[in-house]
Parts: sequence; structure tokens; C-alpha cells
Amino acid sequence: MRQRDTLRYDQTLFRDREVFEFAYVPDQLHHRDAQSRELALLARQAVRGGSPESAILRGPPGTGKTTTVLRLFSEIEEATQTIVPVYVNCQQDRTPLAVFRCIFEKLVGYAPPSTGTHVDDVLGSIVRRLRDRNAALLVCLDDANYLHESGHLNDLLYRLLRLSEKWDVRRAGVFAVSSDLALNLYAAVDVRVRSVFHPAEVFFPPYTKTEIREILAARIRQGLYPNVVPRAALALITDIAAEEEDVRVGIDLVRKAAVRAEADGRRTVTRNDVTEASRSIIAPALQTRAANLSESERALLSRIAEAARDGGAEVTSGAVYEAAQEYAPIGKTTYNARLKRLEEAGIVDLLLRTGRGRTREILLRYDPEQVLAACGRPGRT
Ligand SMILES: Nc1ncnc2c1ncn2[C@@H]1O[C@H](COP(=O)(O)OP(=O)(O)OP(=O)(O)O)[C@@H](O)[C@H]1O
Repeated sequence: MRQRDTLRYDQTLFRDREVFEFAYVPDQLHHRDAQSRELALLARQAVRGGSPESAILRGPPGTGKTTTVLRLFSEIEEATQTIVPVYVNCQQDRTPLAVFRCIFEKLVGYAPPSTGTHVDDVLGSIVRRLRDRNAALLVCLDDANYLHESGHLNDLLYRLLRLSEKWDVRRAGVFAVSSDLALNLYAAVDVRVRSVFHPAEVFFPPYTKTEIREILAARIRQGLYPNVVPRAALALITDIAAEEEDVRVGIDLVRKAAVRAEADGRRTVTRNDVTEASRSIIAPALQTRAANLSESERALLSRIAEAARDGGAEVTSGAVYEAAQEYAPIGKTTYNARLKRLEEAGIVDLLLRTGRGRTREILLRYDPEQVLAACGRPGRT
């Protein structure tokens, strides 16, 4: 009986909840073939006694950088013992000692003593293990920008990449990951390091809307029972994730919407579940957009959000103008210019309605409470 493929009323909507966990690495990555191939090629240089090559992985948040590396690392681990892939989260481990402790733990199988350990002692143990196994290190420094910020990037890279010269082991490879597009990690290291660090640059562009939909659909197939997320709900989730330019937002929305439906005893997710779930998701794009507005534009946006929150469905330009006058009188031209700015900023849509007289309807693209929070005002208490 195909029990796992059918859903009974007393069952959960989830086939596998782990599929929606933050640390989940899918077996198959979509739309990252080029990057996966390039990184595999760099790692492969270590086969037959060589050393892995280094790379800098750049791309905005949620473009699959970490997942692509972790996927490759688990394939390497299955395939060979002569490359030792080590993943380090530099947001957590920001000093050379902390990073070398991670490497030690991976090689030895347990953590070094937590106090009184000097970096050279840890390094000594690492080198002995590498020699015993005739293995080469391949270290992923995820969020390497934190190492740069803490002032340790140079020192760490220097020690790591010079290991081979000093101790006669195979040269390590480094995959340095950064989602800070304004930071050029290679330019940030000094000449001493550059003499040993020759990274390839691997770029991860934002996913298109179609790509986001395909990634989400695959995740849904894996983690939920069939037909739990109908087409219309997936379309809305895709719209929101594409607007945020972050597939992670979409994955989180699927999980939250399914949890809502499940709690209600329903077998399918509705668009309303998605809208409700989206309220609890931080909207990074909205935050940035609101932060770029002037004080007076934000004040106007707050009036619109209050009207949408309190007044029901339709918010007209005329009504908001009246409400705005109560706070600080402004002329029609200034008002219209500010309204236009809000539209250009991608926070509202202005809809001209013709009929009896011409009315302009203001449609908020985000939940009113979220808009108020982004404007720095408390929401409904
Ligand atoms: N191509 C893909 N196929 C399947 N899932 C993906 C893909 N790309 C990203 N994901 C999923 O999206 C989420 C975010 O991906 P990931 O953490 O790898 O992004 P990132 O670029 O490292 O982000 P950040 O810079 O914020 O750390 C993860 O849950 C991951 O599983």
C-alpha cells in the first residue's frame, strides 16, 4: 500500500518536516549546475595527490551559496578520504583559533579542550592528522565577511594557506563565502596573503521568479503530501519570495502556511494561510525601502497603513489626504509627489478608478502592521 503518498485526515500534512529546516541540504539543487560544476572542478584538483584550489563565492542572500558548498562537501566525503572538507560558520567562529578548532574537531572527531589551548597546539594536531591520512584540507569559510570585520581574515588565511610550506603537508583550499556585494574579499586581503591565495570567483545571481517557483515546488513535493499546496497558493508564495528576492522566504512561508492549515484541521493550504503566514515573516525588502524614504514620506506611508488597517479594503487618495491634514497640513502638489515616491519605492500601487468622479485607490503591497513597524511606529496594541 502506498501509505506515504496518500493523506488521511488523522495524518499530518508533512511527509518530512526536516525538509523545511534551516540546515536542510536537498539532494538535488536546481539552477546551480554551473556553480556546482565549477566548485567541483576546483576541489577535484586535490585528487591524486594534488591540492584543492580556492574560490570566493559571492551573491546576495538566499542564492544557494551555502547549500551548493554543503552538497559538494557531502559528495566529496562519500567519494574520497584524501580531501577533508570542513564547513565553518564565521558568524559564529570569528578568530583563527575558533576556525582551527572546527578543523581539529572534524579531523579528530572531538573538540579540543575549551581553555588554555594555543592556536599552534591545535595546528600541530591538525598537521599530524593530515600527514597520517595524506589528506588535503578544503575549508569553507561561510560569511567570511565577519572574519574581515573582526580583523582576522588575513591572519587566518595566511596560516591556513602557508601550512603546506611550513609543515610539508598538502596545500589547503579555501572557499570564502560572502553575501556582502559591496565587499571585495580579495581586495581586502594583504599582499602577503595574495602571494598564496589565488581564488577563482564564483558568482551566484539572484533566482528569477520561475526558478524560485521550481525550487519551491520541488521542496513541497519532498516535504508535504500531494495537493497540500494548490497552484494558487504556490503562485502567491512565489510572488512574495520573488519580491523579497529570497527563496528562503518562500520556503519559510510554505512551512508556516502548512502549519496553519494543519492546525485548522484542513488538508490544503489556502491563499489566506499564505497571507496570514507572511505577516510573521520579516520583509527585508520593505525594511530597506522604508529606510530609504524621507521622514515626511514615511509619515504619509504610516497614514496609508493606518487607513488600510482600520478602514477595511479600499483606501482612497482623498481620504488619506484628509487624514494627513490632521497631522501636518500639506498642499495637494506635495502630497501627490510624496504619493508618487511611495509608488516608485515599490511599497504602494496607485490605481485610477473612473466612474462617478475620478478616485485614486491606494493599494499597499505589504501587510499594514508590517508597514507601520517598518516606519518605526508601533502596530495595533
Ligand atoms: N538551487 C536550490 N535548490 C534547492 N534549494 C535551494 C536552492 N538554493 C537555495 N535553496 C534553499 O534556500 C535556502 C537558502 O539557501 P542558502 O542558505 O544556500 O543561501 P545563501 O546564498 O548561502 O544565503 P546567505 O548568504 O543568506 O547565507 C536554503 O534553505 C536552501 O536549501
